[in-house]
Amino acid sequence: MTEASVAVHADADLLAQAVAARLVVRLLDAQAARGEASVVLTGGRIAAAVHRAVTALPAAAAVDWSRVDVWWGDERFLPTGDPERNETQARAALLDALPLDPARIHPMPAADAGVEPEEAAARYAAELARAARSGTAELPHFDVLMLGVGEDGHIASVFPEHPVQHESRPVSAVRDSPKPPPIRTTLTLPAINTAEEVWLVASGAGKAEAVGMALAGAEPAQIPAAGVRGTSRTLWLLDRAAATSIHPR
Ligand SMILES: O=C(O)[C@H](O)[C@@H](O)[C@H](O)[C@H](O)COP(=O)(O)O
Repeated sequence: MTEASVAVHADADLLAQAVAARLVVRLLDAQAARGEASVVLTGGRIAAAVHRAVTALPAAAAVDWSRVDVWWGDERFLPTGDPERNETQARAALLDALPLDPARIHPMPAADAGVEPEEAAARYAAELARAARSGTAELPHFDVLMLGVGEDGHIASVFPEHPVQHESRPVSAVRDSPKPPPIRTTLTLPAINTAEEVWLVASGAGKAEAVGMALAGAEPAQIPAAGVRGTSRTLWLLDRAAATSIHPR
């Protein structure tokens, strides 16, 4: 397992700017190495701030956006276009402003697709498998996967003490989510942990305890954020308020 590293920024705005700059560089590096890049987005307030910050960066124009695959780590199971969907937020704040290839934007199915969330999860797993390079792999390569962190330590829609924690398939439906809306779909921990780099982004004093516990090695069943690792890098990106409960081990 890779050791996690931590970067702390003065406030939420600087955090979002710094994550946006890192993201642009990460995508440029991936494209330099393999001609294309992939990113896994998340939902929530800090993600929205990062999305807005990317579009304001002049260096974002250096990315060949037509060769970037966009995936989601989780989705709120709501109809297409619902303002609470992570997809809707990401499109409005980021994707609509970039010259992306629509075929490389991979939203999780919406609630108006006419299927139950379990089938929606299976469909997303099939889409991921189709994008995988090798015929046997379940998942494509993820250059960077970003996660927000809940006050209870959840990441994506993997919640503490929830059955989704034990799911070994790459994508799962989630019912009874403690954070609204109650029905969601999510990448599971084993799928998240295939990403080359995993970035956990957290802002505000409300996150401090969960961040501190995760970095102190809490049980993932209790603090799911403690159970995520990138294959080459795990990076915690925090503002000062979210970093106040980190104690040296
Ligand atoms: O769909 C969602 O709600 C998320 O993907 C969720 O995991 C989110 O990232 C965290 O709850 C942090 O959200 P905030 O940044 O708004 O606190």
